Amino acid sequence: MSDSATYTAIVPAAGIGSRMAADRPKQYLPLAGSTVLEQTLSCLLANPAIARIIVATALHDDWFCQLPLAQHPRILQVQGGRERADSVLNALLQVNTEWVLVHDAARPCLHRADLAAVMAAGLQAGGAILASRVRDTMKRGDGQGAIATSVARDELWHALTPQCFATATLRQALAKALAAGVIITDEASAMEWAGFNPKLVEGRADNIKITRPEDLALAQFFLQKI
Ligand SMILES: Nc1ccn([C@@H]2O[C@H](COP(=O)(O)OP(=O)(O)OP(=O)(O)O)[C@@H](O)[C@H]2O)c(=O)n1
Ligand SMILES: C[C@](O)(CO)[C@H](O)COP(=O)(O)O
Repeated sequence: MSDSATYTAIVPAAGIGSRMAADRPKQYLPLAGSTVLEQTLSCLLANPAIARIIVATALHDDWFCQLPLAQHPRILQVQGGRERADSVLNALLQVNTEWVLVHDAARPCLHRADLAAVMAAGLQAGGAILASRVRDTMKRGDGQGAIATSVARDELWHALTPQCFATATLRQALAKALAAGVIITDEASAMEWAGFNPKLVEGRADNIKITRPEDLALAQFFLQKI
């Protein structure tokens, strides 16, 4: 990471966690003595090159304001949008640093070394994302519950977060892609659509996205190891 580069971190936290089937949005579930979101924010706050963290929350989110971190001077809350990409774009409009990284609220097990690595790699035109190589044999289904074909896995990666880019480039790429009706599930998708080739930074496979009920216990275990 360049000594002089300053970043803003965007944390999309406006989802409802439907796949988690919990009594609250999954980012507010208890984890390792605090909540999923607070664990995620703590890792970002520990990096001094991150000047500000912008957390995008849902319109009627009554949970965020109850967190002690909601009052942190480096944290700003903005309103999220219908989809994750809309939440990210809303937050991007508030970014005033040259570089920006986007990290899912639902990924609390991020290691500081991985964060630093993707921040350093992001300081180039196409940006960079944390990613982990696929380990299993990959199949494509035929839509009727059977295998259509096996997929070569030698260059297949799981896209993780953080994803790090030049702010102006990402803002323009994401706004244009959404305006064109492109389905954007991560920031790299918008940059690829705009013609860039973000770098792949191999990260830890335990940087999981808490998505389904069984993921919470796994995240608890991983956090005990950090
Ligand atoms: N409109 C949305 C949808 C999702 N997210 C955030 O994007 C991250 C990754 O999305 P995902 O894991 O899909 O979270 P949810 O959308 O909450 O989960 P689900 O699809 O199960 O409802 C999460 O931190 C989520 O809070 C967001 O900021 N705004
Ligand atoms: C951004 C992301 O974490 C990359 O893998 C993922 O796409 C977010 O989850 P979602 O369910 O697609 O919103």
